[in-house]
Amino acid sequence: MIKIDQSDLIKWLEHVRIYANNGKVVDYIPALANQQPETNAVAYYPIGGELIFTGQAEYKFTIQSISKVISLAVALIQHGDQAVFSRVDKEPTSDPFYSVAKLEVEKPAKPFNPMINAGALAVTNMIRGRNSEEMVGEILKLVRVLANDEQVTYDQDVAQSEYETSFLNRALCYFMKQHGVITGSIEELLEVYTKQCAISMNVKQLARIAAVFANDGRDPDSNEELIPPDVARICKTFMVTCGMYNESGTFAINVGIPAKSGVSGAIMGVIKRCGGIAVFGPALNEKGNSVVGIKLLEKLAAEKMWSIF
Ligand SMILES: NC(=O)CC[C@H](N)C(=O)O
Repeated sequence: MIKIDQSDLIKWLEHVRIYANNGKVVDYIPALANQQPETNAVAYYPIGGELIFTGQAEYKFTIQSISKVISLAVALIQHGDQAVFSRVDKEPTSDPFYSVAKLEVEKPAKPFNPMINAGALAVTNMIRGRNSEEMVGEILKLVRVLANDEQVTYDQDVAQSEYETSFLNRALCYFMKQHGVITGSIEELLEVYTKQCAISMNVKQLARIAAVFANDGRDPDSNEELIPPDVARICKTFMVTCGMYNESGTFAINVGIPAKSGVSGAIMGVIKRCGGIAVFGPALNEKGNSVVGIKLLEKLAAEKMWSIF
C-alpha cells in the first residue's frame, strides 16, 4: 500500500472534476434538485494519522443510501444476524436500488439485500423504539459515535421533501407488509427511513465513519471498539457485493474496495487497515453513483494499489 497525502487528493480531484459534465443531479427528491454539480470534495481519514482533505470539505450533504450501512449495523447489534437475515437476504441483484421487481420472484417479498431500498426498509423496520423518534434516535446515536460528533443530525427539509414524494418506497412497503416482511405503520417507517437518509454531514465526518469500518469497527484514533468486528465485517461485505447498486461488479473490478454511495452524490470507501475515504460530487451516472466520486476512486485505487482483489 502506497502512502497518500493531501497533494494526491488535490491532484486527482482537479483531474476528475471535469467528469461532472457527464452526470446529472438527482431530481426525484425535490429538495436535492438544487445541488450544484460543480460542488466537489474529498477527505481521507487514516487510522492513527491525520485527516487530509480538499475541495468544499465543509459542505454538508445528506448521506442518503449510505445510511443503509448504519441502519444495518444498528439492526445487527440489536437483533443478531440470524434475526436480521430472516427478513432480508444476502444476495446482490442487477436491478436498480428502487426496483420492485425482485420482490415477486423466488422467496416471495423477501428483499435480496439490505443495500437496495426494499431491504433497507425491512431493516429499518426492525430497529427498536416505541415510535419513529426513538428509532431515528437509535440510528443517530451510532452515527454520532462513528463520526465522533454529537452535533450530527438530519436535514428536516430534505427528509420532508422525500417523505412527501416517496411513492415508490411506499409501494415497496405495502408489498412487503402484505407478505409479513414488515410490520406496523408504514407512514412511521417512512418517516424513520427518510430521516435516516437525510442525515447530513461533510466529507471529513463521512471519512471518519469509513475509517471505523477500515479499522474493523474500532475507533481510528483510540482503537476502542465502536461496532462489533463481526458486524463491521458483514457491513463491509455488503458494501463490496451491493454497495454501488447495480454497478457493484464494475466498481469491484475498477476500484476494488468496499464502498457505499448515495444519490446525493456521496461515496464512502474503506481501505482495510489503512483508512476511510469520502468523496462528494452530486452529478450522477445512470446507475445513481457520483461520476466524479467514481473517477476519483478509480484513479486513487490504481495509483495507491488499494484493490483487495
Ligand atoms: N440510492 C439512494 O441513495 C436512495 C436513497 C433515497 N432516500 C431513496 O430511498 O430513494
